[in-house]
Amino acid sequence: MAIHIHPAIDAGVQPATPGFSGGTLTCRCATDPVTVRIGAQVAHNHACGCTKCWKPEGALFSQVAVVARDKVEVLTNGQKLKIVDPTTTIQRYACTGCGVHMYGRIENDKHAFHGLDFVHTELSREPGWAPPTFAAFVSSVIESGVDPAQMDAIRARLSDLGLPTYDCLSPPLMDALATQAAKLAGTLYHPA
Ligand SMILES: N[C@@H](CCC(=O)N[C@@H](CSCO)C(=O)NCC(=O)O)C(=O)O
Ligand SMILES: [Zn+2]
Ligand SMILES: [Zn+2]
Repeated sequence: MAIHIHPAIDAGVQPATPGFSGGTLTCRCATDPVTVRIGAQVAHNHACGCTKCWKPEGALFSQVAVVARDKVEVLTNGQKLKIVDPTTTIQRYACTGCGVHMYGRIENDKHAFHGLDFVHTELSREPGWAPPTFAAFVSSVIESGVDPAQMDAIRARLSDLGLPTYDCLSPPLMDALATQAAKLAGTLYHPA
């Protein structure tokens, strides 16, 4: 059985273009599309298997990256955007016409990733975006109905594509979350 990770990943990923400084995301509406300008290169691009991130039709994974929120600007038809679930940490702004998520934002200023928005670079026609470098929340695809017996094959395919697999986020992102948790708890290491 063919494993469709994501249309922008299945054929292998391209390296980022040095000096690339952003592009415009466009939703899938045939008329009056929502467009969002991203004014910088993204970071921590990854394949995400969680149930919350937007995935194109037939894809097992989302492709999602972060960029500073002050580099994200809705250009057109912002009135079509609605937060999918206001109770989640990442508030995902989806187009009510086509369902595509245009950006996800964290409003909790105590969160380690506050100030970063989550975006799907495949919604842009510009080449040069930083490619995904890992796969996150891999086991979570089971929550979307994937047969648990397929997990070895899915992890093997991700490894073939050069994406290390994690059932949470990558080590640097998990370290950032833990560092913030330690700061808030007053337990952050500092040398005597
Ligand atoms: N098993 C759950 C996991 C959902 C989850 O925690 N997703 C992560 C990664 S999203 C981008 O990498 C997360 O940080 N979510 C916060 C949020 O969604 O607000 C599931 O699959 O639903
Ligand atoms: Zn749309
Ligand atoms: Zn996700």
